[in-house]
Amino acid sequence: MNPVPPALTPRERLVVALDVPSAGEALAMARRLAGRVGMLKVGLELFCAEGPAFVRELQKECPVFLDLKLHDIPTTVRRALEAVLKLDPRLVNVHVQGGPAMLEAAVEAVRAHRRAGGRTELLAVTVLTSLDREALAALGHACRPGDLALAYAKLAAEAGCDGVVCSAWEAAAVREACGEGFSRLTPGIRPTGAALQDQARVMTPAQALREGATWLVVGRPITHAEDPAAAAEAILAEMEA
Ligand SMILES: O=C(O)c1cc(=O)[nH]c(=O)n1[C@@H]1O[C@H](COP(=O)(O)O)[C@@H](O)[C@H]1O
Repeated sequence: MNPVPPALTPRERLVVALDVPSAGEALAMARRLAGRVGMLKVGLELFCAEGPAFVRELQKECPVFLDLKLHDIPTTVRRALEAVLKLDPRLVNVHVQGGPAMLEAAVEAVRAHRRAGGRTELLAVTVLTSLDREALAALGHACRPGDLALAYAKLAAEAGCDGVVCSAWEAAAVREACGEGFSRLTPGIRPTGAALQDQARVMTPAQALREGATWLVVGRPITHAEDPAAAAEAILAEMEA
């Protein structure tokens, strides 16, 4: 079982999703949020547009979660990870749906990187927070999202991942089943009254912390706000309360 990590401050727990199309916009947002967030998330949109050199630039501002959600055969995932681990991001992720052998290949790549002095942790995406029970049924899963997410979290823990991406609704059950040292990164965070947009399984920042989320991922409620720094401060205040 993973060791229990040191307690994080609310600021260290706040991860902002930089879902913007260009390096210029991302760096401007990073600078507006400086000192208010623990990590910045680079997803597919930004990484495909700007690539590794941009990630290095952003890492001068803040630790980076490289959210590429890899999902392929084991060798392809291992080799893709070996390529992006050269950036030594704080976090990377793969989809549990790639299966146990793919998860194990990803774990091998990340552990080899850490033996060489890297610090990256590997998270496995369980059930996307945009999916509800109806969407899962359409995909052939006749179960509640929370049950599937928990089963996937157990698979990820068995394979040796460092934690999972899940909705805050599942954080407590994952902690209970996989231990405190197995991290829970929870997107789908919405301050009270905020629009759900394309998210289905959402929680407020305060609720998510109470449920045992390690990190909270917040995108549009901060990046689309008129004053992103003030929106981040309001979320931090809610987390502190
Ligand atoms: O892996 C992720 O980060 C992720 C997993 C998931 O299940 N749901 C989810 O929303 N995300 C990401 O978290 C961010 C949420 O953004 P907002 O909905 O704007 O707060 C987006 O960048 C998503 O790609």
